[in-house]
Parts: sequence; C-alpha cells; structure tokens
Amino acid sequence: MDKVFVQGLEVLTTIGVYEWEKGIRQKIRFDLEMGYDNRPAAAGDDISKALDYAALSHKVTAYAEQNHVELVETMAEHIARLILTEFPVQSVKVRLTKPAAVPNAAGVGVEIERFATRNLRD
Ligand SMILES: Nc1nc2c(c(=O)[nH]1)N=C([C@H](O)[C@@H](O)CO)CN2
Repeated sequence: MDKVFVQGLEVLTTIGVYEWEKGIRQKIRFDLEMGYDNRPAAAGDDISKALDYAALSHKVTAYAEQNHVELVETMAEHIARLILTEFPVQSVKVRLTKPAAVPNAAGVGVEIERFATRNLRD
C-alpha cells in the first residue's frame, strides 16, 4: 500500500492528567502515516485525486488545538478517527510525542494504527 505521511507536526494544546497541566498549553508532535493509493493522482498529475497532506495537517492542528484531553492515548485515538472519517484513506498510523513530559527523555508518547472499515469503492 502506498503511503502519504506528515512528519513532526507540532501543535500547542492543553493535555495532561495533572491539575497543573490543565491551565497551560504544551507542545505535542504528530507523525502521521496514511495508507492511500497514490497512482490516480500521479497518473494525471492531479491534486484533486491526491490525499492533500496540507489540508489534512490543517484539520489535525485545528482539532488538537481546540480539544483538550488528559491522555495522549485519547488524543491519538481521536486524531485517528478524525482522519478516517474525513479523508478517504485505508489506514492511519498516529505517533503522538509529548517532548517535555519526562525530564531527561527526548520524548514520550504512543503510536497506534487504525483501519477504515468502509468499502472505499462505494
Ligand atoms: N500512558 C500515559 N502515561 C502518562 C500520561 C499519558 O497521557 N499517558 N500522562 C502523564 C502526564 O500528563 C505527564 O505527561 C505529565 O508530565 C503521565 N503519564
């Protein structure tokens, strides 16, 4: 399966389980990988047949900025569902890093992979 990816998408949002985290914004980073057939776009050199990574990045940023949760697990799940619902992708891998959460660690977080259940030919 072809992939379209977005690497290192940084968003400032309110996220965390502790009280002190609920009144601040912290940086989180998304690495996204979508399963998508790139051949129609390439055959016609046609953006309308491509998975527009700019549009996708914009939606993910807006969602993460505006929706506040406690766990990185929850945010990753919501972002995977958003992408599967709003874009005609076959699968999505979401890696969410919280860079400043643990002292002496470059980053902590989760990675999940989810699959579309619909038939994309419909
Ligand atoms: N598996 C997880 N562990 C932890 C999370 C989380 O979202 N998932 N969150 C925290 C705190 O919010 C932490 O990031 C603050 O430094 C702790 N463990």
